[in-house]
Amino acid sequence: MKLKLGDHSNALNDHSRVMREQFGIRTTGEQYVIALAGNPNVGKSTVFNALTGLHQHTGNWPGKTVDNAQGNYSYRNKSFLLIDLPGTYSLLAHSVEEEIARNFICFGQPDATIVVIDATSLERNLNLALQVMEISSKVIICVNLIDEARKKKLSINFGELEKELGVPIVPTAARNGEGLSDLQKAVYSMVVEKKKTWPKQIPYSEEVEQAISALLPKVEALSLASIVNPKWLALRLLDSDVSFIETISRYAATQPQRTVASQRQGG
Ligand SMILES: Nc1nc2c(ncn2[C@@H]2O[C@H](COP(=O)(O)OP(=O)(O)OP(=O)(O)O)[C@@H](O)[C@H]2O)c(=O)[nH]1
Ligand SMILES: [Mg+2]
Repeated sequence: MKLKLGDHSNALNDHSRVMREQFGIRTTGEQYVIALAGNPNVGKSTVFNALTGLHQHTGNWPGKTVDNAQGNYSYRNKSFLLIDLPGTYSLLAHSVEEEIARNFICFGQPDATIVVIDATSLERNLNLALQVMEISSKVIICVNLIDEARKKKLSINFGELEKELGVPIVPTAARNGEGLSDLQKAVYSMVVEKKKTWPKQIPYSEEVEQAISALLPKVEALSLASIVNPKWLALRLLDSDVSFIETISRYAATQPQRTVASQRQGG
């Protein structure tokens, strides 16, 4: 069976707008919503401040950002609304801050998600990146702190990493502004020029894949499946993580009824 992976966010329908508004996101006209996700203390707010000119709290310890912050920037005459999220190690984690980040990534309908990762700790950081890539194909990986990696004499083959992961990789040293125009360019290519990605998907054991296939028809019938990848929803059901399933149900319940007009447009 062929799965649609996240290409739902292309056309912003009523469902998506309602979901966004739950997070206090109101965009006017053609404004693209870009989420900044990543492990704690990797430089998300530093990227956010550099691009928006705002002053989110930064510092060298984890857990500074505790709520979503929004700020604008323009690039090539297009307007982007950047959402700075609290740090999170996993989309399956449970602190309040992590839930804020997770809920926005999963249900906030960003046009793209930048996952900021620490160049000196790639393996640990890629865990979250791969989880986000399971939900959405609109992912850009910003490998930050490359100045620190250089100091530690770490060499990273960014081209190879990009090939392996199937999404754009942008090296940055956000504190010095290095690479940030490349990051803006990558966001523009993805959301304005609709450049395609092929995010690497982690295969599960045959047993789990079979269970997913059995659940998929039921999950695909849910209205939430039009904005969240059905395979990912099936996996969460298999996890039996009751509190997360309750969260999913809450978002599902706030989905507007499909109107005749949106059905006509295929929404
Ligand atoms: N050397 C170096 N330091 C950086 C870079 N980017 C950010 N920092 C520093 O890293 C620390 C963490 O940056 P933040 O922007 O607060 O990180 P964050 O990801 O928003 O952290 P949380 O909100 O706690 O999850 C700060 O001391 C920044 O000045 C960089 O590219 N190079
Ligand atoms: Mg922060």
